[in-house]
Amino acid sequence: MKRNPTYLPVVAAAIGPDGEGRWLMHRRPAGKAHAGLWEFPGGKIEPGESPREALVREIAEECGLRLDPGAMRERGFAADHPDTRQDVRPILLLLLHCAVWDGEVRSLEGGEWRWCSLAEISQLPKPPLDARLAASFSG
Ligand SMILES: Nc1nc2c([nH]c(=O)n2[C@H]2C[C@H](O)[C@@H](COP(=O)(O)OP(=O)(O)OP(=O)(O)O)O2)c(=O)[nH]1
Repeated sequence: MKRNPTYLPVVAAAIGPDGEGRWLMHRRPAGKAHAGLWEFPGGKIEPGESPREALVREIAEECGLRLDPGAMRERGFAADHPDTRQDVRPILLLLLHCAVWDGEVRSLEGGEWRWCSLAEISQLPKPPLDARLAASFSG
């Protein structure tokens, strides 16, 4: 069986809770993989970056928020099994909780942004790895 064991590292943020107990979710724009589905925002970790550095960069690029890397905590991961994705590179998605941020959300690279309760997050249609992370995320 042919396998590609080299995972693509991706990092995502559970940003919150805000003053109303909500968390920031991003709806992936048309034309991208998993378009229309709601994800914990983030993106690919570039060579030489730590997950925290990648998250600070991605969130600033995508919505203008400035995250405090000192207020981030690891909250788990989800990975594609290589056997199920033999044609493309499997994904390793890391989730970090970000409790401190600065600025207001603006949609800088497309997609929709929404502050959601945990109950709302559980109802949103999500990509598979985000769905698994959301199922075990309790704030
Ligand atoms: N968040 C998330 N991403 C997933 C899942 N499954 C899966 O193949 N991916 C892919 C989609 C993207 O190629 C990559 C996430 O990186 P990204 O958020 O920077 O993707 P993007 O399409 O916005 O970036 P780009 O390729 O245009 O640079 O992981 C999943 O379950 N959740």
